Amino acid sequence: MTTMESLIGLVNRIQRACTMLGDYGGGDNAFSSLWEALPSVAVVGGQSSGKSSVLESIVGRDFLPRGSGIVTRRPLVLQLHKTEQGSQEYAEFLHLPKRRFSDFSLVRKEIQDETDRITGKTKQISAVPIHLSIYSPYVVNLTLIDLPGLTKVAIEGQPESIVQDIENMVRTYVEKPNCIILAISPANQDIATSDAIKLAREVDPSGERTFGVLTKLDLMDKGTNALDVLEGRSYRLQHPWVGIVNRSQADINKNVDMIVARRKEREYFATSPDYSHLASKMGSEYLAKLLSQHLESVIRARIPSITSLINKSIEELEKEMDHLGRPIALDAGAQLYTILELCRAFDRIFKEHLDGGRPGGDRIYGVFDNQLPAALRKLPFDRHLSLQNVKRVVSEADGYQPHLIAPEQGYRRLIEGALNHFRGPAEASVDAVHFVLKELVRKSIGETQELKRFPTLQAEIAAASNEALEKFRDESKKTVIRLVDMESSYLTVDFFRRLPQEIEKIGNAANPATPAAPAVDRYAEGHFRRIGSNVSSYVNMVSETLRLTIPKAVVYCQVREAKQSLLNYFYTQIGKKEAKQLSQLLDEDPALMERRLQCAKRLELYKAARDEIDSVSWAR
Ligand SMILES: Nc1nc2c(ncn2[C@@H]2O[C@H](COP(=O)(O)OP(=O)(O)OP(=O)(O)O)[C@@H](O)[C@H]2O)c(=O)[nH]1
Repeated sequence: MTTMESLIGLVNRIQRACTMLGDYGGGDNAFSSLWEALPSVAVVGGQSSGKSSVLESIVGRDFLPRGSGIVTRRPLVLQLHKTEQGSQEYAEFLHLPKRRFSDFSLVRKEIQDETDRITGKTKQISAVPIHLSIYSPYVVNLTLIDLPGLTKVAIEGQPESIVQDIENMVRTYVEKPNCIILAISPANQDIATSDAIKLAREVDPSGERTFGVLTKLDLMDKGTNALDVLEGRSYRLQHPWVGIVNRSQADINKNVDMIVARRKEREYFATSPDYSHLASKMGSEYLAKLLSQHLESVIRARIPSITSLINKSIEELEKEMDHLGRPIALDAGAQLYTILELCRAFDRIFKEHLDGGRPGGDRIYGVFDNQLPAALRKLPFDRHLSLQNVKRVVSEADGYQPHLIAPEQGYRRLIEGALNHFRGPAEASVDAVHFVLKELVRKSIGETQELKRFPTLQAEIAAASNEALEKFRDESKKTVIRLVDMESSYLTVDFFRRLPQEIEKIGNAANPATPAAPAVDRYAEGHFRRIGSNVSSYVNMVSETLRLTIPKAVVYCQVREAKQSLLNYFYTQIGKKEAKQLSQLLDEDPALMERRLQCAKRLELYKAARDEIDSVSWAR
């Protein structure tokens, strides 16, 4: 008994959790439905077939709305919990937790009100179920789903489609292989025309999950009986048919007590000349017990597959959640933290590229080792120091008075003119490194997995990084140009001191210790060639210096800065942003956010269900 109570109770609890998370079978759902895996009993019948009466008689209480037309417009999941003898009966709605109804007429009113809350007063139908639990010593543990009565015509104020809508809704419940169908047919109607049997036959042709219930036996014409149906000759089902005698409308009007009605029903069968031989297997109390036992055995058989479905779903959902990433916090502080973490993740990868953990940083060395030396080599010094140009520059610098000893001004002009050429390769190195860094930013953003979800933040980080790189580039350019200008502003004196002096050579001609130098004609070509070659040596020396110092400046101004403070300015800007702007930065694809939310809810449901099942297994 404990097992039975706990098994049906278990399914009840899981069903409630399902409903709270919007999983109630039927409706569209992007997820596999746990609800659908749970066995349940759906009550199906044509209008006025006596569905409500059967349910009330199983419960032993008046609590369902009555009236003309389609009264049941939302599924009612009725969970019956047997309590100890002597304890008070009460009802509870899932949508009104903690409120106990002991007056069952208020339960009826709440069902009506809650139906209207979702469907409006329009007499529309809705697939969202109402959950009602009844705790009573007079019930058996059982869960029944009351569905709108199948109808053939719409009444006034209802759309024509309602007939089909109701059938579709009922069908979504009964076509599930785990649904036990309680098919209600009135005995005073030909069974061949029963809406309930018609639908049951369609969805359960072998009749293994259909329980046939025949109401209104007392209303049959005198001299006729329903033995052909009750004994399974008219329509065969795997389970025996159960005959029922509910309260008549007159009884209801007279407020005949349900307990009295149950007793009268028992007496009816016991004393009926037609049905007394079946009396022990007739009536609403017997039906309730039969269903309870059947439901329990079905649940027991299904537990292993439900457990494996749950475990499989948990595994899949966890995998999907991993893939989707953690949900974004709602408060500004946590969002700021998330943004900074994402920036740091990007920054880490960017640094790895520079430091050799990832490829790309070596391209910077390529600039220093190949590009810069090649550019320096290609500078047009040959042209600048051609004999003709040297002559021209020196003469111009001399003016009307040709130089007497050495063309000081001429040298300076030739050197300055040559050094100016170094600006080009210096700036080109800065640009080349800039483009390598930019490319590494782009690569690093792509490689930061955590950022993938946030296209806006990606774009912002890229923009901020590029802006910072531009600044570093400007600074770097200024520095390398300064290096070049420094070379122009003060020439290396030692170089010229070490040059052989033509004058001295001439003066020493008489000295036999030194070989006699040919007398130099200061205005002959040889003289200018020597000037050209001296300037060329000087320029080569400077070129060698710059080849070594430009990389130092570039690394100092660009690479080192990028490593240390690529996002510094961005960080200060982020710190000033309002909550709304922060969440804009974290604006994920809404579909993705929704999916994560749904996954999380689902996961919670499945985990709760697993815990429930575990707790029952322990109790057994
Ligand atoms: N005499 C007698 N009347 C019954 C029996 N079952 C139901 N009735 C009456 O038939 C009418 C319809 O019964 P309900 O239980 O309201 O039927 P329903 O299928 O729930 O109807 P809807 O919710 O409108 O679809 C009521 O007046 C009941 O009193 C029965 O076994 N015998």
